[in-house]
Order: sequence, then structure tokens, then C-alpha cells
Amino acid sequence: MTEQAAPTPQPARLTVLSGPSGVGKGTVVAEVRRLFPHVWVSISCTTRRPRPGEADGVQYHFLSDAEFDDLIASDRLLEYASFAGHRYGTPRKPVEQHLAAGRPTLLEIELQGARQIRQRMPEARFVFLAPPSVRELRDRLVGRGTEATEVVEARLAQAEVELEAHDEFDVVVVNDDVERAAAEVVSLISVVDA
Ligand SMILES: Nc1ncnc2c1ncn2[C@@H]1O[C@H](COP(=O)(O)OP(=O)(O)OP(=O)(O)O)[C@@H](O)[C@H]1O
Ligand SMILES: Nc1nc2c(ncn2[C@@H]2O[C@H](COP(=O)(O)O)[C@@H](O)[C@H]2O)c(=O)[nH]1
Repeated sequence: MTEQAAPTPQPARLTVLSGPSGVGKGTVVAEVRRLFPHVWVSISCTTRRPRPGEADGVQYHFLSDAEFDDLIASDRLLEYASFAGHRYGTPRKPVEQHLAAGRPTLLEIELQGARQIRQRMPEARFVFLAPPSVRELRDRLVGRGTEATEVVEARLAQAEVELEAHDEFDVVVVNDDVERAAAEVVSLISVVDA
């Protein structure tokens, strides 16, 4: 019997999930992973300090400013942006490797980064996670209790800019219920256009 070569995997879809700070992106992504373990979620780099319970290499790669500068200088970030006083960026190589291997890949990033990905990879799908109301967004951000009052206010000011940009995205998902919103995101990640 002649041996057949293993089929080359089809490159998978890249999905970008964006939305204002506190809308519930991280919470929805955790549920997306549970519902659809085949998804690969990029681990970003950041210059902000870890919150209690966060570990290096799990939620983020926590870097110094000099280390972040090195990544930019050596073109190892697919996108990067400053947000509320810190820098955030997506390591390029793991994203390219997982897409080439056929793994649906998800980036959870803010607006400026999403715009950079739109320029570079227009074939990606862009999903905006919206709050049920601005009041609810504030309550979630304050209720999370991870930021000082002035940081919450800076993030809410930026949220106004992000909310205005919702129509730049392919799909808007309202996070009124985590399970429902996550199921909607899974359907967007996993279904490939004909
Ligand atoms: N559908 C929901 N209903 C009520 N509370 C929610 C819902 N989704 C998330 N939350 C809560 O809102 C808070 C913010 O959620 P989360 O940290 O996931 O937001 P985020 O968009 O990832 O924020 P950031 O961009 O600042 O990292 C958390 O306390 C979370 O438990
Ligand atoms: N442009 C990018 N934005 C990112 C990236 N990783 C996370 N983020 C976004 O930053 C804000 C703040 O995050 P927090 O963890 O400090 O609350 C939030 O909107 C994240 O989605 C990234 O690699 N690039």
C-alpha cells in the first residue's frame, strides 16, 4: 500500500475581539475557551504590573519598558498600543504559527490594535463586545475592584472613544449574559465562510 502524505492544514481564521475596558472581554473569552477548546488565544505582552492572581506567561507576558522596546525594534509584535498609561502588544510568531497549523486564533485587544490588525490582515473577523449600557459598564469596572479611581476614570474616558467606533467592526455582540455572548462569539470563530 502506498503511503499518502499528511494533508497540509488549511490556514485558520483570525478573530479579533475588542470592546471597552470592563465590558467583560476576559470573562467572555474564558467561557469561549470552555465551549470551544480548539480555539487558541494569544497571550499579549504588557508593561503594566500583574494584578493579584495574575502570573507571567498566563494572562500576559509582563515586561519592562526596555523589553517592550526590544520587541518593537525587532518587529516581533503584530500590533501594539498604549492604553491607560501602559503598553500592550501581540507577539507575532505564535499567532502566525497557530494560524498556519489550522487553529482558530483569537486576539483580545483594544481599538488601536484592532485597527492595526485590520490594516495588516483584513481577512480577519472583527468582533466588538458592547455593554448593555454605559451605566452597567461603569458598575462592572468599579465592581471588579482592580484599578484605582483615577485609572477607572481614564478607562471610562477611553471607553467613550471605543464605543463610538463600534461600527468599524464586522459584528457587535452585546454582553448582557456571559454564556449567550460567548456562544455567539464561538459561532463567529468556528464557522468559516464558504
Ligand atoms: N455579562 C456580565 N454580566 C455581569 N457582569 C459581568 C458580565 N461579564 C463580565 N462581568 C464582570 O465585569 C467585570 C469586568 O469583566 P472583565 O474583566 O472580563 O472585562 P474586560 O473587558 O476584560 O476588561 P479589561 O479590558 O479592563 O481587561 C468583571 O468583574 C466580570 O465578572
Ligand atoms: N492593542 C492591544 N491591546 C491589548 C492587548 N492585550 C490586552 N489589550 C487590551 O488592553 C486593555 C487593558 O487591559 P488590562 O488587562 O490592563 O485590563 C484591554 O482593552 C485589553 O483588551 C494587546 O496585545 N494589544
